Amino acid sequence: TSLPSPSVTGVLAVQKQAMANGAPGALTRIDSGASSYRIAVGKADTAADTAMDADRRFRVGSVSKTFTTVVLLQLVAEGRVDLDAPANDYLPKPLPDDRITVRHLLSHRSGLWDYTNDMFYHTVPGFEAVRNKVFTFQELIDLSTAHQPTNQPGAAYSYSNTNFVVLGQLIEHVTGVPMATQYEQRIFQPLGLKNTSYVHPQTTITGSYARGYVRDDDTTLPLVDSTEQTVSWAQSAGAVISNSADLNRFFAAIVSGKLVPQPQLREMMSMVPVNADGTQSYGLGLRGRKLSCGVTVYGHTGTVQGYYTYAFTTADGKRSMTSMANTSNNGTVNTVLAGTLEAAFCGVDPV
Ligand SMILES: CC1(C)S[C@@H]2[C@H](NC(=O)CCCC[C@H](NC(=O)C[NH3+])C(=O)[O-])C(=O)N2[C@H]1C(=O)[O-]
Repeated sequence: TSLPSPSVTGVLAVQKQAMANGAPGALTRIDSGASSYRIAVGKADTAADTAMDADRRFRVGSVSKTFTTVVLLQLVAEGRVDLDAPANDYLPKPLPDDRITVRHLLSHRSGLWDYTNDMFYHTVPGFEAVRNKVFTFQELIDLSTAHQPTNQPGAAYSYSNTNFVVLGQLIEHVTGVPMATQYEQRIFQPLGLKNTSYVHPQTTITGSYARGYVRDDDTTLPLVDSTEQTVSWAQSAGAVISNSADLNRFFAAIVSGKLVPQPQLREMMSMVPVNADGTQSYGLGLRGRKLSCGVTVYGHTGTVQGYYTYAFTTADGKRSMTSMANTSNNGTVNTVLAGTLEAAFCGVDPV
């Protein structure tokens, strides 16, 4: 089925509305067949008064979870991990419940408490307390298992960063190879993602990048520049740096079978509804969103201090879109930015 042409005016209107609600800037890149559209507004660096452009790198937050999923599913295809085995078969220290399987972790059905609920209860103090900290995977897992589970394994969908921290530990324990090397050798190099990196625990972003600005819980206070941080509180759940062109190529490659063999891709794209009207779903490290024009797109969202991201592609990978606004702790901006999906894939001006 052919899609309507993307609405560039719609993207622009959404990005301007994001700025009107507090984002210093925003960018969107749409790749559709041989056509590429790059739309940017506002500032990449407010102190230096530098204009945003759509090629700049940024922290992708939980879009990192899909990178971790690709590595894991390649290990499944290689026969080194069984999706339905207990995660404890592959971990250096057992989780409290042997019934938690690898699949439960990938689909946010393990019940493991999300330690960021406590860590970032107060947004800026919580961030400043961990901005330069380096955690081990185990330290983060221990923060989680100090709490009761949210549900019995498999009984419910309950999004938790802990799941993808456990998966990072699992991958390193099974292979003896660090996540940074796994991402580089299994994804970044094969796809030629020249603007994508995993530099944890380094705090700086190299090359051309957008600075990120987290909003204080007291919204009358100035934005806080949150660009430099280790993201060690997230690692395999959120520490990848990329840009819009690379994310578009990454998600198109996934659904086109270039990164994960068909049997595992089918598992990854087996979506379970996660909201009341079924317009949002989750598979394995992958979100599905059904749009107003009936198209379902596949990808992931990201929220990390200073950056909101949407990165999605069509089931056939023929059209991909990544949008980013360089602020966070601002639910209105996050909701407004989702309008880029409607503009990019349904050709509507949602404003
Ligand atoms: C499920 C989400 C939204 S949260 C999860 C992950 N991001 C985090 O866990 C960071 C949470 C703190 C971010 C911080 N907020 C606060 O501190 C609030 N007190 C801010 O906005 O800068 C990510 O990314 N995922 C998003 C996803 O997958 O879309």
